[in-house]
Amino acid sequence: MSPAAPGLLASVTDLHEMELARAGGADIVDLKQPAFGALGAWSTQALTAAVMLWSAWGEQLGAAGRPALSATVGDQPMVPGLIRAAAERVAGTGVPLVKVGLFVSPHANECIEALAPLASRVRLIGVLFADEAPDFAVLAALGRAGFAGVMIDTADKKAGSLTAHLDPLTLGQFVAEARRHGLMTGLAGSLRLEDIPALVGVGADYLGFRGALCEGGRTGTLDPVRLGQVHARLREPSDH
Ligand SMILES: O=C[C@H](O)COP(=O)(O)O
Repeated sequence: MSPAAPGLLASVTDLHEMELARAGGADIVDLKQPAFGALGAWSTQALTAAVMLWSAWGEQLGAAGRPALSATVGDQPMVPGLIRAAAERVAGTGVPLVKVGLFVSPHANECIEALAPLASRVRLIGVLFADEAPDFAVLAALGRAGFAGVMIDTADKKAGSLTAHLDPLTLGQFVAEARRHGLMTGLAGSLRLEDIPALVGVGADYLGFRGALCEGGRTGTLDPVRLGQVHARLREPSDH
């Protein structure tokens, strides 16, 4: 893989898909229930079981040989107490990377501040939504609050892929600005195989997928063949 190639984040709905994602070379296995929304969450019990499986991978493969593990907290309203409680629930299961949706709202900064105390216990990833015309000024607030990273995804999965909302130049500005604030970066949002070459050149750390990996769309089942195609396309040499 060229040093510039982004890692692969694969969203999964159960322990079986977790195993498929690991076997298929995902760099981040992302626990998400797409049927419950853009950032639909797993139950506490299922998250606990996933953390046990991830720990077992660590024993078999060593910490460096297993993928990272993230989980989403659900599509929460931008209310500081609610968003904090949702993130606490997921962090309490031992998932090391917690993805929190930051919908466009006058209360976004208060929500980010409410999450700051968790940043010493868990690696927080803020998720912005391309189809809501996000303000990248929020990146400075994420950096100040100790977030580990930021992703751009799409909220409305029927409204086209990420590239229908933001062009590669704008995404490049997002990546550069996020890095300036010490944030790891990811891009997602109904990405298809054909979106990959242009996005590889943007320079994000990860590209995230669900729908493109599945038989029957994002609420269907993870298909190892589709996963293999995405994995291979990410690693194709790029002329960027
Ligand atoms: O975090 C990545 C997402 O799960 C992407 O899902 P999607 O490809 O169905 O938009």
